[in-house]
Amino acid sequence: MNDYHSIGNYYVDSVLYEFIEDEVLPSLPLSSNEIWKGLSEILDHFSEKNELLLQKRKDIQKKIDEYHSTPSNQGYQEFLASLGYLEKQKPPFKITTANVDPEMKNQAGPQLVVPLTNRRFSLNAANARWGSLYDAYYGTDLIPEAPGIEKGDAYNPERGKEVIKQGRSRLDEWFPLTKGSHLDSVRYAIVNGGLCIELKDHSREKLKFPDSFIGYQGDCRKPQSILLKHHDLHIELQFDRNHPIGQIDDAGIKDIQIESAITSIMDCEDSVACVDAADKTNAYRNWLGLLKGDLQTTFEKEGNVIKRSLQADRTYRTPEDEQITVKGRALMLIRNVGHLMKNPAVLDSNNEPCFEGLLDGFVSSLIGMHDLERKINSKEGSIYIVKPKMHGSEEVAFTNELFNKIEDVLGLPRYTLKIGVMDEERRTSLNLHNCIYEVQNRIVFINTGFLDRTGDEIHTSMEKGPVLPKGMMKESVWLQAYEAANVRTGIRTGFIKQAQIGKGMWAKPAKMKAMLKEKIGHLEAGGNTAWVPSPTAATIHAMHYHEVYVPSIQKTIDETDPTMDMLEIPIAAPPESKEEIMQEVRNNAQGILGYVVRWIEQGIGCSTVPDIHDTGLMEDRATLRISSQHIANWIKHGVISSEEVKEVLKQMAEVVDRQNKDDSNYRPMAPDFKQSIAFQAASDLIFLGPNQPNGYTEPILHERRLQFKANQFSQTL
Ligand SMILES: CC(=O)SCCNC(=O)CCNC(=O)[C@H](O)C(C)(C)COP(=O)(O)OP(=O)(O)OC[C@H]1O[C@@H](n2cnc3c(N)ncnc32)[C@H](O)[C@@H]1OP(=O)(O)O
Ligand SMILES: O=CC(=O)O
Ligand SMILES: [Mg+2]
Repeated sequence: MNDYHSIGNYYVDSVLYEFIEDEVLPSLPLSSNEIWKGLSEILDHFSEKNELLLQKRKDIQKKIDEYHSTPSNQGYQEFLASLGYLEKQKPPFKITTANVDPEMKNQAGPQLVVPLTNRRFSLNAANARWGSLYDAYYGTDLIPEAPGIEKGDAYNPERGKEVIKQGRSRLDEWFPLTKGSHLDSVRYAIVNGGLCIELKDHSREKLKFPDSFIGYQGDCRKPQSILLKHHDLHIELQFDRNHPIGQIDDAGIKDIQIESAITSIMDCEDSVACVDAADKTNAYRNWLGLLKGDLQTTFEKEGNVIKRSLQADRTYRTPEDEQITVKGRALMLIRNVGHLMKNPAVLDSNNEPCFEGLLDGFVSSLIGMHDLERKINSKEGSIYIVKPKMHGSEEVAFTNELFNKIEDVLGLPRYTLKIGVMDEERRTSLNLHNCIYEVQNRIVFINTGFLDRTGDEIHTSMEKGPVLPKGMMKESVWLQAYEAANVRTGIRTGFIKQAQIGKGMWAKPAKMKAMLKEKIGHLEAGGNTAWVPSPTAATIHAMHYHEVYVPSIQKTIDETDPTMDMLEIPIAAPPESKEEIMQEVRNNAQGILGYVVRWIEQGIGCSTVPDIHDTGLMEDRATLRISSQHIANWIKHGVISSEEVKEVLKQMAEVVDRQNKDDSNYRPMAPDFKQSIAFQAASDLIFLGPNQPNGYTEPILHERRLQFKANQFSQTL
């Protein structure tokens, strides 16, 4: 049994309590008494309303289930309006959020997401503001591994030449010369305050757009680096003729670094497994270290010991001989959990876990105060919180009230806390205008979390009929309408150059060539940011923002409102071939098991799991929601029987066991499936799927992970 500290009507686990007392509070202008009283007041004030909002979700779902399963004369739209599911639209308005950093307003660019519990990755994500274009080309499938240009075990100079060619070609696109090409450059120097590029034929050229050159480091005749700017994003040419790459480059360029992850979301939600105070404290401690700037970690990689800490800002001399500083780290946001979750890190007077979203809001902000004085993360003095999984404007208004109260308790000026609203539940998408209205003074982004949104689409209309195979969802009418409506609502409410209109995650972390080809579509559709799963993906996605200038695109977006097209429910007759059905179910089952086993038994909240075509897919709780709801839906409508699914689960568990055979921490699920808590969790997610609140996976995952941890603990006694 954990130790708890009593605060008002609540009990805070001592692990969390001591962390806040010993690590967070010193150096803040708040007393212990003030903050615990404040937390207690927040829980008193908001818990009951939180419960009521969840009850409303249930009531609505029940009525929707009844509507679909019993004949009704009422039109669907009219029915949804009568439920309050479709809200009456508020009058036109524009957002007025103040003190927003340029990364959120002006710089269109990639947004990296990272599980905050993973210190090594989180540091990497903060540092991913700058990425090596050369590494991105060298280390991924952007350049095919044709004979002679394989990656190999050691640096392959032939592949290196290909990388240099690609890098210099990008320079030609973004920074054309008055004459000739960067492909032929042999020297870069600063002459009379301008950039001079000497070519192989000894001619000396300038940039066609000289203002793109904004700074340099070192000697102007032989600079160490040159800073350029295009489409509001920086690029740094780094020179070193003694470096293995600089040696094979005619101009001595050792790397081209480009601004990559402009913003990073430190995730406490779907990519983590935080079921108790120890887990929550781990995440919060990393958030503290990131904002104080002293987070570090040491790890071993390929036989080397690596120490990782946060990158410093970069300073240059301008052509006018002044000094400029460019940020070395991504602007960091923190994603809290939604309104559903509870966590035993804090208990109420009945020993019941408290609402985790309330705790997250409070602790994220308390820790966020460490940046307000120093202004390292946010120069504008804002704390950025991403709020997921809200259903409709009443829930957004609830978050706004919560943020008001947190600001009051912590003595922060009104609207210090900024909100990023995940548009990822159907009731929010349909009423996005009203949702934004409720937070018009603090909103900094809307983002189409299409993964959760797809899960909600399936669950909401569970009773209606069998849904499309997963792979066909992308083309379905509702999804296209959802993406288009999100952008249009953002533009209509004044987001251009004021806030982010974000697009969703690229979920195939190794398929960078495909990403380079496809993800530009997010910009063409009007998004000024989009999610990437890794720093390398951020660097590659950043290239899109040089190709397309998003603010110009946004101005050309038409004013149609496709919102009502979202009501087209994605059901269809199931595939005729039994084999196609089995393939779909096997694929989903493999993803579920491969993800869940690591979640339950190792506490890993985000994994790459191969699909049945052996493509590694990023799996998190949102993709799990889709896969589990999908199979549940097909069972419900007789596309496949429960018995068949049970068999598939057993077969796929053996496949997943084989895939993990080299992991020394792995415990096989087969052949004794009953002993595997992970296997039981995966089964529950499917067979109890129709009754899970809005199809969420968290309740089952949390219960089973706590069970697994308790078993581990009792075995150590
Ligand atoms: C629906 C939604 O909510 S989407 C949002 C939630 N999803 C996410 O947050 C995705 C985050 N991404 C990840 O967790 C990982 O990239 C995974 C699980 C997809 C792949 O992880 P791995 O298989 O370990 O990646 P891989 O071996 O290719 O690369 C590891 C390296 O990349 C880095 N890396 C990978 N992902 C990230 C990331 N998101 N942020 C920072 N660094 C990262 C690691 O630090 C590591 O580098 P290092 O050895 O120098 O430390
Ligand atoms: O949070 C993102 C999503 O797609 O869901
Ligand atoms: Mg989501």
